[in-house]
Amino acid sequence: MTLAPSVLAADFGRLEAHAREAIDAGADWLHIDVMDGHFVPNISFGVPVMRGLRALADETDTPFDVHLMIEEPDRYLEDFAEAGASVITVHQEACPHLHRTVQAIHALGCRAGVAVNPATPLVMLEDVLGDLDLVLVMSVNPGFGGQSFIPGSTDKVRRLRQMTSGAQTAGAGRPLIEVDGGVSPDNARALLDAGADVFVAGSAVFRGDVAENVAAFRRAEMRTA
Ligand SMILES: O=C(CO)[C@@H](O)[C@H](O)COP(=O)(O)O
Ligand SMILES: [Fe+2]
Repeated sequence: MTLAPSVLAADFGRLEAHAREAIDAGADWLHIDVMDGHFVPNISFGVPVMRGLRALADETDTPFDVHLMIEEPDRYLEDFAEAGASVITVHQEACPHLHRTVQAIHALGCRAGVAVNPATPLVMLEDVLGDLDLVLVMSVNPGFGGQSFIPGSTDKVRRLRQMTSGAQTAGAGRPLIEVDGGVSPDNARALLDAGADVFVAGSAVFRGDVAENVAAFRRAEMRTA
């Protein structure tokens, strides 16, 4: 299980220290939720905040996992790549020329991800799957942290895993499957069994004791099905 805490749920008044707690506790990636107030109803933050976390990411060798919930993401790909993104994920619903966008992400030297909203069927990704490094299954409607997990998402992950088992990507044998929204130690085991690889968690990591929260995910991982 790759655990990617979403810093959207961190205390912005002590963002670096709070993110460091998660990394020190064993988190693998830092998930960066960028919201523009158009594609989603909320505005979060952009490149400058990511730059503020760059020294921490470099020092701890922690990849930035950038989730762009913005319209016309192509306009900003270069900025996020320069700010240190390892993975850049765009939304299928925001990209009329998705294949071109994926190519642009790769040309910048980043891994390319595509996210699908809860109402978007997986078939929308069928023709680009072979070009993707990661598929993000949204398990809430994007725009806010702290929402409840939509139960059908586990089955969506399972169906995606079946779809991708034969797919090839440039580096690995298949794209990673990431799940995002309402993810917690309570649903992590079922998501693992369904085939998820990367677990984004905001509230479940940053609310309360961060080290204990990360440990709870690791315990869920160890549980047998
Ligand atoms: O992309 C999003 C929301 O749009 C997520 O990454 C949330 O930030 C996850 O927060 P929790 O649901 O885990 O609190
Ligand atoms: Fe996200």
